[in-house]
Amino acid sequence: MSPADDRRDPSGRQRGAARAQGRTQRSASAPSQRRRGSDPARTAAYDVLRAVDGSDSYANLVLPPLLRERHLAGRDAAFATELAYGTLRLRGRYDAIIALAAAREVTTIDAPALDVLRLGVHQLLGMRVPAHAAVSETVGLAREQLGTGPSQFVNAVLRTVGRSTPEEWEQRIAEAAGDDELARLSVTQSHPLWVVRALREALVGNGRSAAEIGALLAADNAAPRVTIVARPGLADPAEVVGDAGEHVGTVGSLAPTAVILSGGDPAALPSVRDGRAGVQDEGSQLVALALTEAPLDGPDERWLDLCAGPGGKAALLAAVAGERGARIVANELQAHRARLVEQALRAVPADAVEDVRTGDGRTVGTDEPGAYDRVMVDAPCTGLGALRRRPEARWRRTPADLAGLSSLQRDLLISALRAVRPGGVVAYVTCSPHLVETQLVVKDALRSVSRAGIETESIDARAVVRGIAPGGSVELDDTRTDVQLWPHVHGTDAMHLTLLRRTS
Ligand SMILES: C[S@@+](CC[C@H](N)C(=O)[O-])C[C@H]1O[C@@H](n2cnc3c(N)ncnc32)[C@H](O)[C@@H]1O
Repeated sequence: MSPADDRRDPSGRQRGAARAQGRTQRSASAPSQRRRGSDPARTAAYDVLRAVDGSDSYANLVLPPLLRERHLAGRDAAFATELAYGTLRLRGRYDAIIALAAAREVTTIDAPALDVLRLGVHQLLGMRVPAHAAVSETVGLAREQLGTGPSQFVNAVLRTVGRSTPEEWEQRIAEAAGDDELARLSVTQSHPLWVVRALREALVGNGRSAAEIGALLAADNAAPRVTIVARPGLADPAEVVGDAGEHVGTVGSLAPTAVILSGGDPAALPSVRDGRAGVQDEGSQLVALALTEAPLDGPDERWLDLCAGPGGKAALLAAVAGERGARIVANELQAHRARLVEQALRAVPADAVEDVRTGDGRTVGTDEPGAYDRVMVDAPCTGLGALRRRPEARWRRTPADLAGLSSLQRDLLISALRAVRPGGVVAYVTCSPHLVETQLVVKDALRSVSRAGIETESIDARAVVRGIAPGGSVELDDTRTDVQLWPHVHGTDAMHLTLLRRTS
């Protein structure tokens, strides 16, 4: 975002902030009393970082209500959002820079001061905020939040950081990381080393070149585009484009339901407000549509979304089901997320939704064997394919999460393969490309159900996906029948899709 706009001056400081907060009378005071408070957008970003670091909160849950509460909108909200999310994504890179500039380990710096420093470094190196403003505004924030001593430390470190360009810092932190290429990428591209290794393995395991790892990591560090789904039969992509106004909308190249906006608040669109459209990554739209288009044998009437919360895919599936005279059951483990599914389905015709249930998807296969024609398993996963969208996720996840998740994923897929009737289809989907959560889970589940007499055949998901994409051309691995999307190739989250047809 550019700070040089109508509400922010070239320093990235909010114009008229003092007036908006009733502080204009200070201009009549003596110069020493005229010191302004810190910029509300920067304070909001700081509060988000503290909530994420200090109370394990999720930035995308903390920030929106905080912006509303503090009446930050438009460019101010965009500035606070970019500052908070960009700082969280690039935390690893910035910590390496801070360690060199402060000549001490970041673990020896108090957490609140470290958060202020990270915000300052992002303004200096990651946003187009002029150096003098980035330093003085951030030092002001430090003084207000932490006191004079810490603000002097922040001042000294940020002045050192501001004396070199982003490229010079990148070179220095790369050199400090040693000779190993992945260790260097881990620091310069701000991903934990185990994530870098896993993503590199996933590229290779999906027929891509290991050399793409740098581009993939860089794509994870960019803010995702705002993408809308126009739910079939409820909204038309052309209507969403028309409503987008100054936030020019373009139709997606992968999913015919997708509209990509140049910015703005999607919640302001009439079709989003009334549930005929919604915010949804284009890759998520594509994999949901792929389940609806996968060829099956026999009737096509009863669909199941096994892990439906918060309901993005369920709403798209239900909209398509409504057009075809089919109906959907949406199942979700957590009651509060099942309520979000109901909310997401509010615009879908009632006869397309058989039920929204709270329950453990692992038991559906034994409770209702062979009861469904199409089943979606959008399994809980590490989210390593959606790091752009969840700025702090890469720092929260650990390799230890994989064991529990992959056994849950396998049990959910087994349940789905029992719940689908012979001739029906199952989509196994994750927003992670990790091989342990994708290819290995599918292999394990197929081996297990085969022992119980359930056989399947692979559906060529590439052909299904290409049949859906408006231009028909999607760059995909030619050696596999499953589909792996990538942020640096497709501009989507790294969604995995396996399509299976039950044969007995
Ligand atoms: C990746 S999310 C699904 C996203 C959803 N399909 C959408 O597009 O909005 C996975 C969901 O599975 C739910 N879940 C976790 N364990 C489950 C289980 N044993 N049975 C059913 N749902 C489960 C989680 O609560 C979470 O809502």
